[in-house]
Formats: sequence, structure tokens, C-alpha cells
Amino acid sequence: MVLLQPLSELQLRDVIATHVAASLIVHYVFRRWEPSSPILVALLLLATPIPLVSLLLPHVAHWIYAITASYSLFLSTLVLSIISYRLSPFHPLARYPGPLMCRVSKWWMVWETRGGQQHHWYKRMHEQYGDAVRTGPNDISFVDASIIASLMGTTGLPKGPSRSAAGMFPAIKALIMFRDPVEHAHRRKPWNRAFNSAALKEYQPKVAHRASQLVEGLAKRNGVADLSLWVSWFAYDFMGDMASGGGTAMMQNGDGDDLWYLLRTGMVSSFLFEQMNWLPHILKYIPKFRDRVQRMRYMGINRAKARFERGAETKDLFYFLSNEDGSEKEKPPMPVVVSDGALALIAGSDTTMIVLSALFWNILYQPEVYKRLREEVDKFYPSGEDSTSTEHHPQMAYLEAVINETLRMYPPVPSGSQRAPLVGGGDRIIGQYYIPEGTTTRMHIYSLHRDPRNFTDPERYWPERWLIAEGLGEANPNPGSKEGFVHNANAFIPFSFGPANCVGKNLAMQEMRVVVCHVVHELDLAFADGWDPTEFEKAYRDHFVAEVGRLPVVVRQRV
Ligand code: HEM
Repeated sequence: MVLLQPLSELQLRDVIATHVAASLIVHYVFRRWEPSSPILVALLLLATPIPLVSLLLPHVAHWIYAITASYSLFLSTLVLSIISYRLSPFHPLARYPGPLMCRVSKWWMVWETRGGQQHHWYKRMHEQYGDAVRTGPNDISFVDASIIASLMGTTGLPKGPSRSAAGMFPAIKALIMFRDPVEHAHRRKPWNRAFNSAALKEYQPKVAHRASQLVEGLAKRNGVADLSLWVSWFAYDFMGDMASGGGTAMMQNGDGDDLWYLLRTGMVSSFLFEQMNWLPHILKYIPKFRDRVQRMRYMGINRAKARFERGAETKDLFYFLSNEDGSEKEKPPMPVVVSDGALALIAGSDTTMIVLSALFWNILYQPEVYKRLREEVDKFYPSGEDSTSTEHHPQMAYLEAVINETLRMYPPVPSGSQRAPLVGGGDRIIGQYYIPEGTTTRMHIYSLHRDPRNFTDPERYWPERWLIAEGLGEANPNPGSKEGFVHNANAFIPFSFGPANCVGKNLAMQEMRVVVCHVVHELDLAFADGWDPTEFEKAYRDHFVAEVGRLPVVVRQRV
């Protein structure tokens, strides 16, 4: 009986058994409570073996051997126990197919998708393993359009744990970080008011003003300009107007503070945090990393603070977030508004910039699409008409089709965002799938949008598909084909789905329609001589939010 013997007299066999038992208990603690605090993790991993060392001392020649052997035995048993469990048929996700190494560790997927290849990797995995793939020890990715509503709708799963970068700093949580559906819905109320149709009308002069600046800036170049860069400046200036009362002038002055560089590098961290949500808790102690994230946060926070102090000058997003409209009984505290304002600046500029760049690249790559779009723009806005107005947008089916087709093929959040049962909320059944508590799931948007079961010829940029689907007189070019025409509108979710979907969707659509219409109306664009246009597609990366490459174009004012 091990426990009744004096510890110093334990046989070696019993000492080893005690080490193994300690490892198994620690494994259980990790599995059951998933501690993320570095102090707790360090205590469990480094402090547990301390008493075990004393058990080994009588059996070895030197205390150094006792320490080395004890820690090695404890940690290797722990790792072995974790791996065996993850690979075993007892793991609750055992019946989901997926690469063996993904069952063992999340690091495998992170390694495989390095360099922003996440979207391609998920797509390959789904092609190989099917609609539900185990992409990590406790992760499942879906590409099954039939469960979108039950997974992400009002009765579906709440957000997953990925946006826990909140753990990095004394956090004032922004909207995107709320997992609890009730808290999230409460925090989202002012955002919903800010993006209803009455509010969107109020913002139109701001959109028009910034779209005009974009066109004027490009026209002045009268030569080669990097269109990706210009639309990024546009998007940032416009979101600055919305989220912090204006004052940014990237289209005039460029990006002297390297804010876009910060935003992009911040996205790489977002990707890592999404895969390993314990990582921010460790990285926050690394000064170089911490400083970079701080700078990115402060770029939004400082602007939002200044707007808060100035008060209501104009109806913008900030007006609603800070309850200047008086809809709520109480004003929210400044840090809350500032945090949400900073979120808007980041969530709203990067995303629209990607779609606009990809759209212009596609229409230049397919001159017949450009020609048809221009004909529609010119028809509704004859020479001399104000093409920044939204008046004719509801009738402009081809403009809408071109935007939708770009969102289908180049969604700015290609791998979607997580959904997961809340801790303590129990296991869930979604469609035919069993989702145990502790699992994170995602609906993989890029794969869904490029799945031939959802869209005919899915790898082809073909805006006409949207006209055919709407019954707008477009002839189906393959009327006799076996497959017929496939267009599953339910599988089109670039703005995600359900109560946590993109709250800025309507603003983004308005902004993109105005910019595309105005640029096509006023300017002649062509790829710059000597530039290989395939470079653009190659540069498309997925770091949670996508990244696009340069787009050098020759710009001329239309006559
Ligand atoms: C083409 C443009 C855009 C696309 C494709 C897009 C897409 C998305 C996606 C996929 C999500 C994740 C939703 C989820 O977790 O299920 C999201 C969230 C969000 N987006 Fe957008 N977005 C765009 C533009 C904007 C704009 C202009 C804003 C304006 C402020 C914005 C603000 C937000 C916010 C605040 C969230 C978090 C919503 C929440 O947690 O409730 N987005 N967006």
C-alpha cells in the first residue's frame, strides 16, 4: 500500500506510478477546466513535479538526477496521455474524419497554413474528408450549407473563444468579443440603430465626399497608381469619418504612420489567436509583440477618444454608440464607446478595401465584364449626372452582381469565424452533427462559396450567374447541361450569418456601390504595362481577414 508507507521507503516502481498518476490528474485538469492563465499553467506544469522529486531522491545518486528524471517522467507521461486521448476512440470527436496530425495538435494546422494559406488548406481538407472535418484536437470545420441556420442562427451556437485578444490587456471588451448571446445582443443594440436605413441615408454625404476624393486623387496621378493602396486609404479615411468624426487624410498625405502595416501585422496575430486562444496570454509578456498590438489599438482608441470629447457634431456611428441619439436611459462609459469605435475602424476599413481591390482586379482581368458594368453605369448616370448618388442603385442589377460575385470568390473573412457551445452549456446537436461542449466549429466560407454543389462553375468569376438566379432575362449558357444551373443563395454568407453576423453589412454595400459606380463613371483604368496581373491572385492570403496584393493600374480621366 503506497499511501501507508513512509515516503522515503517507496519502491522505485511506486515512485514511477505516483508520477504517472500526477500526470494523469494534471491532464484531467487541463481537459476539464482548460486553464489559460499563464500562472496557473506554469503552476500545474512546473510546480506539480516538485514534491515528486523528493520521492526519487532515495533512488538516485544526486539531486540533479532526481530533478531531471522527475520532470522528464512527469512531462513525457503528460504529453503521452494527451496524445493517446486525442487519438483514441474515447475522444468525443473521434468519429469526425481529418488528418491524423490535426487530432494530435493544433500546431499542425498552423504550420500547414503558414504564409496565409488557410483558405486553400481548409478547402483541400473538405475535398478530401467531406463536409465535417476535424481540423484540430477540439475543432470541426463544416462546409454543409444545410446547417448554416442551425449552427449560426438565433438558436445556434454562440461565438467561439477566438476573439480573446481581450485577455492581452486590461480589457474593455468590444462588441466582437462578447460570447454570451444575451450580453452580445445588448451591446449590439446601438450598432443596429447605427446601421438602419434612416441612419445610412445620413451617412451618404460622407461616402460621396470620400468617393470623390478617391476619384480626384487617382485622376491627378494621370499615370500609374497602386489601386489597392488607394482604396485602402479611402476605406480608412471613410471609416475614420464614421467612427471618430473624421480628420484622417490618407488620400492626401499617404500613410505616414504605417497604420496599414500595423493593421496587416495585427491580422497575422489574429489568425494565431484564433487557432490558439491561450497564446495572447503568453504573448502579452513579450514587449515587442505587446507594443505592436498596443500601437494598433491606440491608433483607433486615440481617434475615438478625441471624438468622444468633441461630442455630437454630426450623425455618425459614434453618435449612436455613445447614445448621443438618447435612445438608452444611460450613456455608456467612455472606454466602452472608444473600444467599439476602434473596432469599427479596424473591422470596417480592411474588409471593404479587400473587396474593392479584388473587384477592380477582376473587371480589368475580364474586359467584357468591365464593358458591361460601364454600360450600365453610363445608362443610369449619363454624362454630367452625379455618380456618387445612390438614386439608381436599386435598379443596377449588374453592379450588384459584380459586387456579389467578388464577395463570393474573395470573401474578406475567408475562413469565417468560430461558433462553440458555451462552457457549462452542455453538448449540442446541429443537424446530423454532435458537437460536444469544448468543441469549436466554423462554417468555412471560402470552401462553401467555391463548392460546385452550391454554384455552377465555382472557380469562374461570372457575375452573370446572379442575373440568371434572379430571373433577370439572362440566358443560361448551359441550358442542356446535366447539372443545370446551380445557385444556392443560402450558401452565400460573406457577411456571416445570424445574430453575430457583420453588423456593418449595409454600410459596406452602400460604400462599395458608390465607389465602384463613381470610379467606373469617371475614370479609365487599365493594368500597368509590364505588370503580371496573375501576381494579384497569388498575393491573396488568409490571415483571419484576407490580404490582397498590389494593383498597379494606369488611370486616365474619362472624357
Ligand atoms: C465587405 C465588407 C465586409 C465584410 C465582408 C464583413 C464581414 C464580416 C464578417 C464575416 C464578420 C464576422 C461575423 C461573425 O462572427 O459571424 C464581421 C463582423 C463584424 N463586422 Fe464586418 N464586414 C465588412 C464590413 C464591415 C463594415 C463596413 C463595418 C463597419 C463598422 C463592419 C463591422 C463589423 C463588426 C462590428 C463586426 C462584429 C459583429 C459582432 O460581433 O456582432 N464590417 N464582418
